[in-house]
Amino acid sequence: MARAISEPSGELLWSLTKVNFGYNGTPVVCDVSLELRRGCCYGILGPNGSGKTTLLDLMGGLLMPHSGMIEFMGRPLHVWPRKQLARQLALVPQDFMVRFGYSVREVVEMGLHPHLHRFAAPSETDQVLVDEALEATGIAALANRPVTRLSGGEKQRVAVARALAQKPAVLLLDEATSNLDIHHSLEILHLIRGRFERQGMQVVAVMHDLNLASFFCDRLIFLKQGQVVCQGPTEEVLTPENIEAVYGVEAEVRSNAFTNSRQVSFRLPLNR
Ligand SMILES: Nc1ncnc2c1ncn2[C@@H]1O[C@H](COP(=O)(O)OP(=O)(O)OP(=O)(O)O)[C@@H](O)[C@H]1O
Repeated sequence: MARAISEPSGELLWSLTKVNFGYNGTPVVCDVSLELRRGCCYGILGPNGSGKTTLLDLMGGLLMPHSGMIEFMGRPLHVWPRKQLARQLALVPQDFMVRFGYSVREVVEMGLHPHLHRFAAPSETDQVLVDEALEATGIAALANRPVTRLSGGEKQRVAVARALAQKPAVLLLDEATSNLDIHHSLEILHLIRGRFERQGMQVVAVMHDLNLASFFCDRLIFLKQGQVVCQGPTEEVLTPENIEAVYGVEAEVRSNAFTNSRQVSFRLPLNR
């Protein structure tokens, strides 16, 4: 996969300054300061419970920091009108839940809402966009099926299709391929990376799989216990030392024979 610029010099998308957040008095995101710029696919990685989803939800405006400041595209996030923000940002959540029996097509059409006037029906152009999103994510054949009766992996592709139909300037992915087999994972990541490279859609992805992250992301941000442990270009940050410090596993890093991206092997430390 082609690498974009590894040193970010593009326009500032997010600026986080000393951001703190917690649930019920327990700190979860601690003093996080970050800058994310246009021109790089970002990966947020770290152990379970390290605060990745919480950080992504803060960046998406779903949660408000208890202290600190988040600016998105030069404006404090909390002053963005919801609909305007939804025209810029789409989120593929970790748990995609639709309780009612909407069809797959209806759910993907929901991605159009931020762009439609109140009570307006989708235009023909909108319908083409929905068709394209269904096709691109490989779920066109499921279009009329109730979304409640899909497998976990199929639902995850519906969530990606809905986000793409939203035509976002920035896509936030929260473990968006966690239920997908390797073939579908690669297809979805190629699709999204293609939108990034060809259409300039910016991407921030929470990921668990270091090897997929290595192949997909230009820059990585490692979190541990709510704090940024290290961040930088993927090739520089994905080292055995950092992986051990973050996850407590022994790692060996080589080069992937096909993609030339970093390839990590792991084991539990022998002296446990
Ligand atoms: N709504 C909530 N109420 C209370 N605690 C929460 C809530 N959501 C998350 N937490 C706690 O906050 C911490 C961070 O959760 P978060 O989901 O951000 O972590 P994560 O890094 O995304 O984890 P994972 O890799 O397991 O998805 C965890 O200890 C979790 O139990």
